[in-house]
Amino acid sequence: KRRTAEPYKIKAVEPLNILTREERQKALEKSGYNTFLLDSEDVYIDLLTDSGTNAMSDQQWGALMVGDEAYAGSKSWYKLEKAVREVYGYKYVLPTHQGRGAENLLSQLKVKEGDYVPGNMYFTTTRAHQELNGGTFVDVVIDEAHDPDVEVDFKGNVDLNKLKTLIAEVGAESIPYVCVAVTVNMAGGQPVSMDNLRETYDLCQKHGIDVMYDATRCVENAYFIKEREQGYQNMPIKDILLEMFSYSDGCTMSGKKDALVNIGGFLAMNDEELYTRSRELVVVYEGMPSYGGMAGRDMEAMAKGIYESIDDHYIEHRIQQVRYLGEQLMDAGIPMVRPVGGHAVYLDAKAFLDHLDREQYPAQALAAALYLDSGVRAMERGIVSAGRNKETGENNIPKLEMVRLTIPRRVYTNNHMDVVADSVIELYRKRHQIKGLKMDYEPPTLRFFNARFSPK
Ligand SMILES: Cc1ncc(COP(=O)(O)O)c(/C=N/[C@@H](Cc2ccccc2)C(=O)O)c1O
Repeated sequence: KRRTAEPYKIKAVEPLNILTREERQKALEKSGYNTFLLDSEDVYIDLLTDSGTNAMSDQQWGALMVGDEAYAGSKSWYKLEKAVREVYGYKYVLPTHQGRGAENLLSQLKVKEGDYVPGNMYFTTTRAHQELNGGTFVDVVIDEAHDPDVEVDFKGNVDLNKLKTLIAEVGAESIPYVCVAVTVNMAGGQPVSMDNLRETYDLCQKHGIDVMYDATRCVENAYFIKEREQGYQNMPIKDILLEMFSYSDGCTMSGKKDALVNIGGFLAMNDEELYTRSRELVVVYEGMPSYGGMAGRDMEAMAKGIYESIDDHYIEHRIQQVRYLGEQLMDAGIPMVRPVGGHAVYLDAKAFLDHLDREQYPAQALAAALYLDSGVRAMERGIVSAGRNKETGENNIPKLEMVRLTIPRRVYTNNHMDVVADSVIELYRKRHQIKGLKMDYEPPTLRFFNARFSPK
């Protein structure tokens, strides 16, 4: 099979800074062993997140110059609205500054005290907004999603029996919507199959319950359907995407991922009444319905990014690059979530550091060790990110204790992936020298962003 390369060439570069090990040790102590608190200039290869860190194209950079900064009725807004309608298929669109801007609006509009919001595994900001409005998140993802070693094609699927049981227990009137994430970030960037999307939608329609997608990485999800689901191999990504969205009533979207921009998002829906109410609320939190927390130039860039994201060559390379890193680690016997996800490789920190217990924060310790070893920044996706149960105050103990190596889109080459792989493999060889951590400062909400640790 002939080898392929990136479907783009480089026009501008950002020189990278490589600190010595001693300098990295100092940076680590200054950041309280929390990779979120490291300074970008102290990071060599930044795999913290694929959110807002993606490279824009020359078309997007060029579009900045024609951003219409009118306060109302911006031309740039109409371009963005058109792009969302064409690519996602929804009737109505509200711009927001990023995904959680849309989550805030949706939760305020649809979640009331005592409601239950089922979803295929939790996501931190999504659940936070549901809880802030008095809702309780209920996990309805298939059991396999919680097991790193189980290789399932569509690990993000909704378990319809869990959903039926919840509907029977609490009643459809207590379920404002089902949140279906495509893909499922906290399961390891795992996709949902078209069949499952269709079945979930049919079930919810029977009970008059809305299905709202978290569409943040929906194009990656479409690629997995093309690759793994019968009957989609020859379908262009844009058509798979439209069919996916036909099994939903609306979505929240963080443009900072699959829409290839550094800031931006939207809330979309087909229901006119919800649209009217969201237009009234958007002005309280995001600004006019024609800019929603973005400058005109941001909307120009996102409109272009949405069209670029559905290019079949682009998305194939994107998924293959993540897999390129994942397969090197798999071949080296590194414990990780399988199959490799769409946007990241997730190390199984519990298995990697099997000499540590959960209260020593294995994923946090491994992310810190990785930075110290090679200047690669990763993200803790384990007990620290899971936070505390809102009733009991006890630590949520998720089955998955992961370090996420998140690959930004169109930024790094496969040589960078090789450097990351070598560092992880070396760390695995010396894994029993990695010490656990204790938490010295715990913020009240979304603690992982600002918590501080020190070696235990
Ligand atoms: C599936 C899904 N749904 C919504 C959002 C919110 O979108 P936004 O408000 O950031 O635009 C995100 C953001 N995910 C980022 C950034 C992040 C956010 C919270 C904790 C850690 C990291 C990440 O996974 O790195 C997401 O992944």
